[in-house]
Amino acid sequence: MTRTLTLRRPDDWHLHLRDGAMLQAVASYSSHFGRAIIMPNLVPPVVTGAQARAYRDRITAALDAKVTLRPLMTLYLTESTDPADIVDSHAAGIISAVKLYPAGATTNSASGVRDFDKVRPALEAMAEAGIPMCFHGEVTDPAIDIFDREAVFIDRVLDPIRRATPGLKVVMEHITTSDGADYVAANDNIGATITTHHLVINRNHILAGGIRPHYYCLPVAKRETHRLALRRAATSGDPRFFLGTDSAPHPDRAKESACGCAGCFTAPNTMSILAHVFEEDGALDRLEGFTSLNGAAFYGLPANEDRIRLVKRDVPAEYPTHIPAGDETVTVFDPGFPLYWHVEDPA
Ligand SMILES: NC(=O)N[C@@H](CC(=O)O)C(=O)O
Ligand SMILES: [Zn+2]
Ligand SMILES: [Zn+2]
Repeated sequence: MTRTLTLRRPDDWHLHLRDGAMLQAVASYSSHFGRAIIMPNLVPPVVTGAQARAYRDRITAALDAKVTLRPLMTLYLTESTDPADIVDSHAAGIISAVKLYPAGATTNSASGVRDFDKVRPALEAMAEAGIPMCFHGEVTDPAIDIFDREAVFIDRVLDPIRRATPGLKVVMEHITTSDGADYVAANDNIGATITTHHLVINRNHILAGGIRPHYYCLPVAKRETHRLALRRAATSGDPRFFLGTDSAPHPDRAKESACGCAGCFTAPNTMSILAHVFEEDGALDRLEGFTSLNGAAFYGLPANEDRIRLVKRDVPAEYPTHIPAGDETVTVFDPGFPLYWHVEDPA
């Protein structure tokens, strides 16, 4: 039996498009999305408004003329970021948000923040101007177990910052724990992105029966109770939770390594996976809120006017297992189940 679901065109509120050959290779895989918040963790990072504008132009040039994806740019916050550049770039429409990486927390985060007091003026300027602050929410203290780093970040960093800067509009990126979901649900002026892969995998997928580098990302997937809490949050209808795929392509060579890097490439099959997940939880009627309404409302933007259609067929949708990127290949996230929901775009 075919089933059809028509949705406002979704947006991706957390996306890594990279640069150069990788950008060329991956950009069009996000073509179902109307807008995407583009992460600034290039090497070197996107730290100034001028760099964000130049990066936006490279993205636009990499997209096929038929693709309507609008890149919404971010700045990578450093301890020497000029608050005036943030405010001016936002006022000029160049950036939509700022990203805070604790130094060393994740891929390409070496220029991130070590001393949070040093970025207080930037946070205050952002609160004043209503510019969202997106957090990679993990502490980097080597004494803290990697599975606890998100929960400890909330207590040690995020909550103190929010108390000290009450007007600051905060996005907790890629939450992976019930602690994250509970914190967001209990507060105002805060939202959270949830990735596709964290709704599907728990830490066993990475570690049981052999180490699977393509399921390794940061924050690392946690135990099953946390995955279920994320499923509840995503399907709850609470407008504070919205899709940020965190689709993060890396060359297979860099992932299948003695020291493999973090990131799952979910752009190609995200919508098919999400339809499966929401259907499994009896929440297909809430999929549109999660993918197409809640994030836009949080960012103060209208929902996309046009629509895509999801059609459930008897035969699975086919996605590549790998895509070429320059001289490299990139592995597409394997959810571990067949994807009967096909994306029809335009609707
Ligand atoms: N999520 C990841 O595991 N990796 C991201 C960085 C990030 O979002 O933390 C990347 O840039 O590869
Ligand atoms: Zn991150
Ligand atoms: Zn990311």
